[in-house]
Amino acid sequence: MITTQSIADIRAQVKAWKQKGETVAFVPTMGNLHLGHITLVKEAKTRADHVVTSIFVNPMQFGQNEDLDAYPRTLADDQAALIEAGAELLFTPTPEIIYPKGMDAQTFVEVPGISDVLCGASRPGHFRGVATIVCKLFNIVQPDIALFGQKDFQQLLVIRTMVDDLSLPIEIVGVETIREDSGLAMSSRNGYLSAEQKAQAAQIKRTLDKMACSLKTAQSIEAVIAQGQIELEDVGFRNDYLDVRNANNFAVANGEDTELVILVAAYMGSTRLIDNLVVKLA
Ligand SMILES: Nc1ncnc2c1ncn2[C@@H]1O[C@H](COP(=O)(O)OP(=O)(O)OP(=O)(O)O)[C@@H](O)[C@H]1O
Ligand SMILES: CC(C)(CO)[C@@H](O)C(=O)[O-]
Ligand code: BAL
Repeated sequence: MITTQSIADIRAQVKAWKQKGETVAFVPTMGNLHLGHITLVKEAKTRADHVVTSIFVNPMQFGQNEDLDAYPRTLADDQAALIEAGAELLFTPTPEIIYPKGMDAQTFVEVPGISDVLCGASRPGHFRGVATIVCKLFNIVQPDIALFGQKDFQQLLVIRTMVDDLSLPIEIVGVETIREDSGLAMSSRNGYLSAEQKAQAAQIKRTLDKMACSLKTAQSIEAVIAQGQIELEDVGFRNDYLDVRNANNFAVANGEDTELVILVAAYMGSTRLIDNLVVKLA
């Protein structure tokens, strides 16, 4: 696997593949790779001739009081895992390479509406940062397809909307959430948790499953959310949001919807975790 910080290197390699009529899949990440990321890479390999990945802890998507500096950086381990998974090209730019004029002077991409609710409301500017870096990475790599985890459900929707709105010729593939045996969604931020906190955090999936059952037995959405909040608080979570939305258009769910998604963000200590579960009624 070639690791490079150079935009020109990435373009030259991808161009060479495309000239031979070969296809390229792209998996962007922030590194500190776990089985969730590796599953994306392996899925990418089944869908294209070559897999390109990136590791970039994108400062534009972090708020001022968030964990940009503390975010785990484990390049050597990540490279070994990517080689094992079959990636051929890894892009590891610096912020200076991506934002040479500085972030304030940088053109940005903003997806209106869905960028402002839930994670977007709690993390102002977050989805502008995500859409901008993903758009830039798409223009650098020029993949045929790109894969993202459904764990970041709202992010996936923001990216699908951006690709649609800007007519980008890239197929977006969502990959199911990979979980620990306990049900806890794998996340780089789980590394901030103590063993005890990790055990408590497994409550998220139990609560999502229970809420899904309650929604299927036609209990009111408000009552189901209120009960879920209590369960999470009981194990020590401070809730950021717990909401039920239409899984397709992200509108606040109503009694008519048949495809719902339960979305949660909650703090265990100072660590903010997110998760979600799609629920099909009828
Ligand atoms: N458990 C998982 N299952 C499937 N995909 C995942 C999982 N965790 C992350 N991904 C996906 O991997 C890609 C890169 O995500 P990222 O590097 O932010 O990892 P992360 O573990 O979600 O980190 P964080 O702790 O910052 O949320 C995204 O498309 C994300 O949705
Ligand atoms: C898509 C992404 C790599 C953009 O920085 C990031 O938000 C992530 O890792 O989910
Ligand atoms: N996986 C989401 C990236 C972030 O939290 O910034």
